[in-house]
Amino acid sequence: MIKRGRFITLEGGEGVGKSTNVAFVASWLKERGIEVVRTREPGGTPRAEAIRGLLLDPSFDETLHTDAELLLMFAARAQHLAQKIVPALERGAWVVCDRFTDATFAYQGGGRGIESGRIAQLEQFVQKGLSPDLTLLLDMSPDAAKERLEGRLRDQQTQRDRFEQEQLSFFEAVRHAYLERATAAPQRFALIDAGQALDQVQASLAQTLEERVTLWQ
Ligand SMILES: Nc1ncnc2c1ncn2[C@@H]1O[C@H](COP(=O)(O)OP(=O)(O)OP(=O)(O)O)[C@@H](O)[C@H]1O
Ligand SMILES: Cc1cn([C@H]2C[C@H](O)[C@@H](COP(=O)(O)O)O2)c(=O)[nH]c1=O
Repeated sequence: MIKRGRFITLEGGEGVGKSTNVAFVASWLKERGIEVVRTREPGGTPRAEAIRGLLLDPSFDETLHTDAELLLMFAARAQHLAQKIVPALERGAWVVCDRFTDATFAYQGGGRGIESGRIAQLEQFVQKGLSPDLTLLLDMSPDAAKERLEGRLRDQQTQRDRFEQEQLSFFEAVRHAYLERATAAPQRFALIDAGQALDQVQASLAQTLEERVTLWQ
């Protein structure tokens, strides 16, 4: 693959503001004349969205095995990469993605306890060396984020999905795994305090983008 565009991901636990700020990052880039493809994981293409449906649906009475969950995440990712992310990067568009493989290390690794070496093997098999250029990690306490999430569920009158039904200890483990990954790769990650008011979060995002995008141009 000849990668001409840049690949930016937003990561973090439930309700920290990823969807809100994916929109902000995409507009910030578009205002600077950059072609942007905005997407999300699991999902982003019709088949990958169908896999998302299986992963998030809380109504099956059979437990989803953790290995099946892991493989479905990567199945959706393989489809998403082939159909959407790689073609966009090859033509020079920038991809802004709500979650990517750091979420697998955090949720399936930190949350479910799958050994990170096994996740890394799938990462290599599916991504063939492709990884984000910049990962914006929106970090805040899961307890505080829960209130935001509950507000959104109330406003949109939607039910909790299969992950949102997990206990606080699961989300503490997810947060810990994200922070470990950010510490291990400081050149790729930017840590954003997502507990701030939205205008402050977006000022931090804009400052990070200003610094990184200038370096790339
Ligand atoms: N900095 C902020 N301060 C207060 N409320 C916020 C802030 N950022 C986002 N919100 C609100 O919190 C709720 C959750 O935000 P959002 O849906 O963007 O989070 P998310 O990380 O994408 O959630 P999920 O992981 O469930 O997809 C929304 O109602 C949003 O308007
Ligand atoms: C990519 C990815 C996602 N997940 C989990 C994390 C969330 O609970 C859901 C996606 O829903 P959201 O609207 O983005 O919050 O999927 C995961 O467990 N592993 C992954 O690799």
